[in-house]
Amino acid sequence: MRQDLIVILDLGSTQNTVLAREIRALGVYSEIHPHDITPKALRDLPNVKGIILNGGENRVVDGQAVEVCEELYGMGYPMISIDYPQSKCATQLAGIPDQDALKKFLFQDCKAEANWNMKNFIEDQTELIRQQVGDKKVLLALSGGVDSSVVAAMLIRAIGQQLVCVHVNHGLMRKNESESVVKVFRDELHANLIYVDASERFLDKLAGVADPEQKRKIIGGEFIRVFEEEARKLEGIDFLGQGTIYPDIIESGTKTAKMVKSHHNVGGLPEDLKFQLVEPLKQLFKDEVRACGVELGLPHDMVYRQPFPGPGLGVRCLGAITRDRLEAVRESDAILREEFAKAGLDKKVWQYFTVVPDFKSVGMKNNARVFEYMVIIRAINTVDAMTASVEKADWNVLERITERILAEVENVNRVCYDMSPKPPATIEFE
Ligand SMILES: Nc1ncnc2c1ncn2[C@@H]1O[C@H](COP(=O)(O)OP(=O)(O)OP(=O)(O)O)[C@@H](O)[C@H]1O
Repeated sequence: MRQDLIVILDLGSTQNTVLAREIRALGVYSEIHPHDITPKALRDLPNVKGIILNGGENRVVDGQAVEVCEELYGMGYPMISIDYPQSKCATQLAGIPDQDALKKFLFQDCKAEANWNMKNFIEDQTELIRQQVGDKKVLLALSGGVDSSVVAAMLIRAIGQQLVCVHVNHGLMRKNESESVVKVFRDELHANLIYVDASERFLDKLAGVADPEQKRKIIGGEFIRVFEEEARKLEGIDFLGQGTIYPDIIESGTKTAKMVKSHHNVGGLPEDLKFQLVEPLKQLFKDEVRACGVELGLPHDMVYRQPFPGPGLGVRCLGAITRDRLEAVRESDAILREEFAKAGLDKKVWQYFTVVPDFKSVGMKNNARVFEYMVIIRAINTVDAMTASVEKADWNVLERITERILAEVENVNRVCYDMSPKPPATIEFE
């Protein structure tokens, strides 16, 4: 293993990730583990140089304060504690230490080396994946999104043809998205990729369904069914790769923090399909996942693409999905992205997309009355997606996009710009 490791034990701090990031910013790899880690599990972690017991306001769980196992103190690792008055550490701090104190702990007490970087991370993960998987096969659902793409690239590097990727085109992909998955992974990285065109099947199931929750359920449920069918056709698969990243774990709740939302990787597979999970990114933050993707040679567009909802364009084709409106969303979205990129806005604006509502308005084309759909453009900026402000987009750029949509997208006679911040509006419409 190339990287030294500082272990943060979560004893109810709300600052675990802040601390982990500060340690990584000093060049030392740091992982967060639950307070009840066993001495054996700790010993099994590679290159542990020191331990930080990180207490805080959530230390009392169900009326009882959580403690670390006593044995940990005798294992010989340099240890400090933060906001944990019951700790038996010689150094007990209140609040996260400043940079100088942190440096002293890392480099003098723990004698850690500043050897955390993506190259070393990838080398280490490659080794760990090979150890875990041996000569067995790993199945991975590859959406083309950042997380599953980076996992795929990592697994291809580590185990090559032992990885089987399944990409499901549910018909709700953006323009050329599935094609680019095939191009990058099958043609360039020579992955073992199964491409399933299930568009018709999804669109048939969705026909006439207007309720957003129902639409999401159908898309999610159908995805699991298609993936399961493919998994059953394959033989001798023991592992399932997942693009779990650190925020997914925090959002699903740790042993001390309450659950925010269930995390949404390929869950819901039937009980008899038993896989062990391979999750090489589960300790990374999103920006680190991107850096890892770049280091692995994935195209910039794939690694830096904007967030895209799991149910795809389905939730931007409002109400009951029809093929003509879906096409209008796809084409207008492609024009918007192209023009934003030309104007350099792709690097500035956090998220931008188009939606097509399920009603028509009157217009004139070629001297005749038409009754057609409208395209709504949404472009927002946000730091944490909890609140969002509207991009004050350049008028000329908006005019150009409008002209192109009206000229190039069928069944559309009107373009609107959504001026609503979040709250009260959400980022997506459904
Ligand atoms: N069309 C698809 N084909 C194959 N796998 C998919 C598809 N859509 C989703 N998945 C799988 O489900 C996981 C969760 O999908 P979701 O859309 O919620 O994205 P995510 O967590 O942002 O991850 P990603 O960045 O990989 O898309 C993906 O990581 C991928 O493994």
